[in-house]
Amino acid sequence: MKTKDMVFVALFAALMGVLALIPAINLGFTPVPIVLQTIGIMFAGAILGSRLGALSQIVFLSLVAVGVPLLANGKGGAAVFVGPTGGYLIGYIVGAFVIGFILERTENVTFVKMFIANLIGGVLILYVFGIPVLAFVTNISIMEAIKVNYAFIPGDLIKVTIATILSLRLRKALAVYIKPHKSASKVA
Ligand SMILES: O=C(O)CCCC[C@@H]1SC[C@@H]2NC(=O)N[C@@H]21
Repeated sequence: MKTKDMVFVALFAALMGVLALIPAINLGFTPVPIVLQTIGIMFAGAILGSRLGALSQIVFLSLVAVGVPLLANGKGGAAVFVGPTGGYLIGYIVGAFVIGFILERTENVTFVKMFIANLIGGVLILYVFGIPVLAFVTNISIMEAIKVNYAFIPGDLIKVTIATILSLRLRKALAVYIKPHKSASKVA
């Protein structure tokens, strides 16, 4: 791997830690908080692409696993991966990968295309991984866990919108340094 790629992977892993500084919103009726960090997954996938985007999340979660308190509310340690939010955390890796994967195969990345990629990787994938684990760990049904997730939808849609606007701009600004996409030079 090129040094430049390693620097970007480290930067986006660090960005996740910075986003953790913004306090999570605890909802009371579920142990899963509203966090800003999922926006970092979208940036990673949209800007670094599938491989490096996923790698940035692996680096970030490895630090969490060894105990660095890089999750929102200062959480860290291997136990978080077998807790109620463990599925979402694994989803961070897959989500970043999927966003990059979609965009690498997308010509002329417009707002709508980027929004859809972020929605799939930065929201749907997280729910797909998060809901079953939440249901299992907290001993509720899948239907109940799905209902819990309704609470995240408004915030997640706002995050997708912000990530989409900023990612389109950042892809243009960083195109000189990092070109993970065939279409990077044709960003709308
Ligand atoms: O910090 C953690 O332990 C992980 C939190 C996972 C929160 C999930 S991600 C999808 C959904 N959107 C949110 O804002 N919160 C949940």
